[in-house]
Amino acid sequence: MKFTKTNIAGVDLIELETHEDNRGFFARSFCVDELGDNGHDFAVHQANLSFNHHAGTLRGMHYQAAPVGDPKIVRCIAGRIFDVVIDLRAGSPTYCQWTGAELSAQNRKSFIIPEGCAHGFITLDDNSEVMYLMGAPFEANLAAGVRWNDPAFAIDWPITPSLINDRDANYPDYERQE
Ligand SMILES: Cc1cn([C@H]2C[C@H](O)[C@@H](COP(=O)(O)OP(=O)(O)O[C@H]3O[C@@H](C)C(=O)[C@@H](O)[C@H]3O)O2)c(=O)[nH]c1=O
Repeated sequence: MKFTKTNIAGVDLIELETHEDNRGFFARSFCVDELGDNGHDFAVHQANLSFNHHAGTLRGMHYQAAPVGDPKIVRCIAGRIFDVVIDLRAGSPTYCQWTGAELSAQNRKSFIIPEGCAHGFITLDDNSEVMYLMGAPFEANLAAGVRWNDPAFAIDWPITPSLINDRDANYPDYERQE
């Protein structure tokens, strides 16, 4: 696994290191030891699948509030998504900054996202499917979010969403905590 740091501390883009032969390839997609060597203490608690019928579907920007943050590792296993992370850790040098990357079944990249960050994506192809590993249990009463187009973050989405649910479309403007 190849780890590339992003502008946000603790958010890395992970690429496969493939062992290829005439059958195809083999690659690790998750390894506690390699994650640890790259500064990520991650234990899988849950694995989620998110299927989306149409390109232009936006889910996010979600986080789970303290005391049970929701670290995750996100991979697109069918189609393509533009995946986005916002740093919501007050006091972080990159507080309120975002990073994004195209994750696809073809490029097999994934993001590792620490607790305290909001996460979301927009699908770029029909029938895009996302698999993500969660490092903590889901706590419905701690689920929270910020709006995809909040000027506080100014995310540069590659396309305009055509499908978003009411909850995600109506998060109020974010109030900075400093
Ligand atoms: C996240 C989650 C949801 N659910 C339920 C709650 C609800 O009835 C149904 C659908 O949930 P949502 O509408 O919140 O699903 P969705 O909008 O896809 O939420 C996800 O968005 C992406 C961007 C993330 O980063 C994830 O962590 C998660 O927040 O599934 C669980 O049972 N377990 C879970 O872990």
